[in-house]
Amino acid sequence: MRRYGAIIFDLDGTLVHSAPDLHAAANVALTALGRASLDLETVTSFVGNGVGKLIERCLQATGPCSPDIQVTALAIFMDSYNANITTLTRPYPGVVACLTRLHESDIAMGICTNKPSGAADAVCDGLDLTRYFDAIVGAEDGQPKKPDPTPLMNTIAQLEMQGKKILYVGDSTVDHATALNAGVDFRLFSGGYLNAAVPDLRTAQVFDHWSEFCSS
Ligand SMILES: O=C(O)COP(=O)(O)O
Ligand SMILES: [Mg+2]
Repeated sequence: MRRYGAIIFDLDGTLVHSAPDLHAAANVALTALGRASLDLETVTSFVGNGVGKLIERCLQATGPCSPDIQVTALAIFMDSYNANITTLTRPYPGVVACLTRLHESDIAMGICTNKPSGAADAVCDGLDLTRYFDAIVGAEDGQPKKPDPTPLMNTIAQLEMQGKKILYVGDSTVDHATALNAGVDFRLFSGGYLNAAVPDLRTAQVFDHWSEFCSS
């Protein structure tokens, strides 16, 4: 890890298992609209492109989907999710030990997620993870979402690491494409929410447990 100026992490499905809280809030919105609930596996497969896409996919899976219904569903979802942001969400095993070790080695660390910024900050605060990071960049109005490289480039800029060697660590094809688009190295956590094969990934880039990542 010492060869990197900074390590930047995705959040949902990478550092934290947040799908149970996302699932619960999605079902609150679906129930309020008279829709059927979805199971955890289905909602988990919808995570990774931001909450707007998550709700759109939930609506498409349960009936008609119009821009008006999406706005209503997203508002109900966000109210419920913000009230339960770390009710079930926990860091993956080994994450805290790994972040502690990297922090002690003085490497710059950031988070780049498609989760709304406020929610990303609240998850990190609620799980006592904020202290490890010099930058937490989430989805913002006017900022394109991953796989556009903009949020990752913004994270690198906030870390003042432009021109340095950067590693991005994520759990999805979106994260892999983001790293490619930004021209940075990539590693995949296989225990997250990957729902499609990642093209051109070497075995050495994939890890199954955070203790493995930390000792590499
Ligand atoms: O899709 C989301 O809302 C967040 O997903 P990410 O943290 O994996 O980018
Ligand atoms: Mg993710």
